[in-house]
Amino acid sequence: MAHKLAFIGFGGVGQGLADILIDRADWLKESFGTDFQVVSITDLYKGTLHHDEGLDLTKVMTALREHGDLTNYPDEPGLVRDWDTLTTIQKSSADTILEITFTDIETGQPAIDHCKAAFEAKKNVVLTNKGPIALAVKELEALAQANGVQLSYEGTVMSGTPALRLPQETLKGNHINSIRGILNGTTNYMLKRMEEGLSYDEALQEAQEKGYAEADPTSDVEGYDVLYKVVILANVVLGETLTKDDVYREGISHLTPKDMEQALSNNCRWKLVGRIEQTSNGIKASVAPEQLPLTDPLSSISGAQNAITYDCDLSGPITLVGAGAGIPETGFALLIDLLHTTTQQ
Ligand SMILES: NC(=O)C1=CN([C@@H]2O[C@H](COP(=O)(O)OP(=O)(O)OC[C@H]3O[C@@H](n4cnc5c(N)ncnc54)[C@H](OP(=O)(O)O)[C@@H]3O)[C@@H](O)[C@H]2O)C=CC1
Ligand SMILES: N[C@@H](CC=O)C(=O)O
Repeated sequence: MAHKLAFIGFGGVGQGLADILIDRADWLKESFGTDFQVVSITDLYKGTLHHDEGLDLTKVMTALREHGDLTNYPDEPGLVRDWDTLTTIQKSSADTILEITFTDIETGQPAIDHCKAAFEAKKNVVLTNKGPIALAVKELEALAQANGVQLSYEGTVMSGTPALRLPQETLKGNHINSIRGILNGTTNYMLKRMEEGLSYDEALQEAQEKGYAEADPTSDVEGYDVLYKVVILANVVLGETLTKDDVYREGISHLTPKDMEQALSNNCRWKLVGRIEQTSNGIKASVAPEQLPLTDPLSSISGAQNAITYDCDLSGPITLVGAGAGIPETGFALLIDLLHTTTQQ
């Protein structure tokens, strides 16, 4: 069965999924019976391509490598190049829209409007963009349901590490009393590299080059990215109605390599920790750097790896460790959701 896709945003993560679809096309068809066909790609800078019969992804990636955008993709009858983002969402013959534009930490836009337009056009949405889920998940889920389509967002927390499906599906039946984790790849990578002697700016530059950081890395280093993930976990996993203003937030931008050294001399490591706790006064959530003792399992999570502990009443604490950011890892997060979307239809 063919399942048609439209990419809205074609940066690191979009290209990560494209590479997976090129490498595994036959295997995906044989194993899951689904022939993923990319019919549209639109990106602010790189341009737009649409073809009802499907684009040749290998030629797309070659055009991108050669010219940095999509202009070198060969012309053919039926190829459309002049659609803007909203037109692509509305007119594309795609079954599923992949919303992989930048995360806006104030408004969640234009991604929220992209999701709404997709649902109104009876298309599923799969996204890694945290804005719409942190700010409007309930409204979007209701709109998806009203239109008989699906919204999926596994990659919004810990990229391709299943931090949402694990508690929602496998840990079902427990009450989760608290969640604690290292939830940002960029800052965890930076803290490790600063421990190894790099300056703050050098460490940030490396994280950007590796594709971990947000388009505006202020979101990573000032803790907004973790704040959004904390809001998503509280609302989606714990069923709360937390808003971004309910979460205490502090970033790592004031930390220096000297602070790393000092912490180590006290048998501790600086980590940016997100916490959600059920208290007698309701839910309490925060994001802040903490000096964790080296005996704390979270202190050994290094680089772009992340970890999350769900403190469950029946199964006890369960910790999941895995990539928190990265191009193939987050491309894979989109694939997990696509496979769930196609098998549920
Ligand atoms: N990288 C990672 O490890 C992870 C990323 N995410 C999330 O996934 C999303 C994508 O990340 P990533 O690929 O790394 O980011 P990039 O910045 O590499 O890619 C985003 C792309 O979207 C394009 N874009 C922006 N606005 C629009 C628009 N209105 N219409 C069409 N295209 C648009 C950008 O174009 P231009 O460059 O011209 O502005 C850019 O090419 C983000 O929301 C991020 O938070 C989630 C988990 C992990
Ligand atoms: N910038 C984020 C990407 C994933 O959400 C991070 O570094 O964790």
